[in-house]
Amino acid sequence: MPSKPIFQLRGIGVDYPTPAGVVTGVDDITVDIPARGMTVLAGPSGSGKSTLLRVLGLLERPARGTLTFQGADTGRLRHTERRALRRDHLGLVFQNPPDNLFSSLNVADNLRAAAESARTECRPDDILRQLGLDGTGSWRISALSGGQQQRLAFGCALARRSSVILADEPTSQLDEASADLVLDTLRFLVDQDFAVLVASHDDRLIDLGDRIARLHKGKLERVEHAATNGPERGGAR
Ligand SMILES: Nc1ncnc2c1ncn2[C@@H]1O[C@H](COP(=O)(O)OP(=O)(O)OP(=O)(O)O)[C@@H](O)[C@H]1O
Repeated sequence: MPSKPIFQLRGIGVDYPTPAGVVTGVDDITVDIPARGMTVLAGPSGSGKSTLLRVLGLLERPARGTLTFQGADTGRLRHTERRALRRDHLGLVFQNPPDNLFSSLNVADNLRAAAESARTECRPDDILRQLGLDGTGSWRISALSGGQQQRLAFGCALARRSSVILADEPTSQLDEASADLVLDTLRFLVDQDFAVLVASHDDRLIDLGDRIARLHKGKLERVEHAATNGPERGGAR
């Protein structure tokens, strides 16, 4: 049975003013994102993947359309309410591993800080074990490989008990072995019933998706489902 949507997008459009004129990041995106499984935003460079992920991560206010999260219209929220929603529900992982972590804190303290920022508590050792990082709690961040740093970034989302995990090109800065660690982590998160949303053009990551939203020149071309590998309606729910 399809799970209830966690995000509902209706006619979402984002514009960027530039000296050369207005550039459209995404336009007229209408889609539902289910609360379970992995949705991959795929498409060539410049197709709008990062823009859409930033809208979903409440980092970007769309110029047009509505975005509801768990049934609430995010366009009606004040800045502080959006920030609280992001803090309490959304775990964001960016493509550059150092951008996701505090290099001045050790591994376990990064997890503790993440939990504290969301006013939760966590057991660093349990999370590190789940992520195959046992025994690294006292390590400096720089002692971890890029793949291990990305794993820890996902661990911070676990520590914060985010309901949705959003990742922008999480394997693009990594060698193949490190990227494998990230793919395993994404599988683990999906098995734990998180809603996982990833922007990527890494074919191995796209293959992991339960549904692939294909973007082209800022438009949603189609949504493919892994079970059928067939297209849903273009740009539809
Ligand atoms: N801050 C910005 N200012 C101006 N234009 C932008 C900005 N961010 C994105 N764009 C433009 O919006 C469009 C979509 O960009 P976006 O980065 O979302 O695509 P993408 O699919 O994530 O690309 P990539 O795979 O290269 O990261 C592109 O035309 C891009 O140049």
